Amino acid sequence: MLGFVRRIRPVKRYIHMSTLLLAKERAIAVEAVLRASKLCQTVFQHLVSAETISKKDKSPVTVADYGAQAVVNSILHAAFPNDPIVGEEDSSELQQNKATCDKVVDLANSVVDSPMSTDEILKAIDLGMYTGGPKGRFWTLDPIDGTKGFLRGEQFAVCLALIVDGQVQLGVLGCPNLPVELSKPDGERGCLFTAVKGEGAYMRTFASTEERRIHVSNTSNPADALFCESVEAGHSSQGDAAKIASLLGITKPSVRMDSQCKYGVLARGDADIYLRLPVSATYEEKIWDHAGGSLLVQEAGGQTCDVYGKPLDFSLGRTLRANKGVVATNGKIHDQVMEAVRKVLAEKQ
Ligand SMILES: Nc1ncnc2c1ncn2[C@@H]1O[C@H](COP(=O)(O)O)[C@@H](O)[C@H]1OP(=O)(O)O
Ligand SMILES: [Mg+2]
Ligand SMILES: [Mg+2]
Ligand SMILES: [Mg+2]
Repeated sequence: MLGFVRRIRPVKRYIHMSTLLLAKERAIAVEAVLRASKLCQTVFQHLVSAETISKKDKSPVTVADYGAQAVVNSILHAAFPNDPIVGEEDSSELQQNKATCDKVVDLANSVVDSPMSTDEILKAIDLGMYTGGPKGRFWTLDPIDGTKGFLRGEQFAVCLALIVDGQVQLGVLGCPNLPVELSKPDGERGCLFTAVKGEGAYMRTFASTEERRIHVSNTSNPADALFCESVEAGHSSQGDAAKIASLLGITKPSVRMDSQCKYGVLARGDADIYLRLPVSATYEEKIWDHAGGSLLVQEAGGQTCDVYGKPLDFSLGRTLRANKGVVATNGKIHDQVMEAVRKVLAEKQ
């Protein structure tokens, strides 16, 4: 029994009034994601420098990854002590590096109500070692999704989802650098997306607790569609995406963005298609990279599946091992997009 988490005071609730299902889970998840997002912003302001980026030094993001996982896991565990967590990180490497560990402890303690010891923080991180699977309920966490975007000062997300009997029931994405209006990149930033299965998708800014319901776009002619893709060529085959765009008659250049922020942008109607096309035969997508985002798009009226049209299967452990890649659309052009995906993949056989 981890006694330390009892010392964390109950968190403030920000519940959308119409939410009946999973109201406590939603409120706790939102609070945990906001606190972890704050930690990431602090790390960026204090630890990321031009030198870090030029030397490709990943240590700031490492500190933020561990710190954010400690914060989210400890808040979840205090509220739901019986819920297991599938988290991306574990503490084994951190335990070998005292200097990094000390930074993680200071950072995590700067955003929780009651300070935790080093040992408590390491234990909180390792609450994330659950294997997942088909039965019961568990959380899945990506403390920083889009580590490269984080280091560039661009897009990253803190991603948390609740899975019950293999189905994603709740997703919360904190996107600290995402412009509230994509067309105003110099305007307000910081968006929090929330979806509960069957209850729609919502967005609020970091600065306000007011939520608004969001919907995917109405684009019904595939030629008018706007693609949203990874920045990293190694995460999705950009050559195949270009061929699919050409088959669909799309001429607009893609919006390139790191992390699950892409799902948020699609869910609020700023883009029409998000493709993650396999680059290797062996890579298995991780459940924490897609659970919250895929529910968000579905609840906003869109559709998600893998490149073969199979539903994403979150019941098989830590990865989506029965799936290859991801296709997410506004729904209205899903069939045409899937036809183009099939053609392009068939040409490669
Ligand atoms: N080889 C890979 N193929 C696909 N995704 C990957 C690969 N390596 C890491 N990722 C994960 O892809 C996500 C971001 O990719 P993108 O920005 O292209 O959508 C992150 O979850 C990243 O991990 P991480 O969470 O550690 O950043
Ligand atoms: Mg990730
Ligand atoms: Mg990550
Ligand atoms: Mg990672």
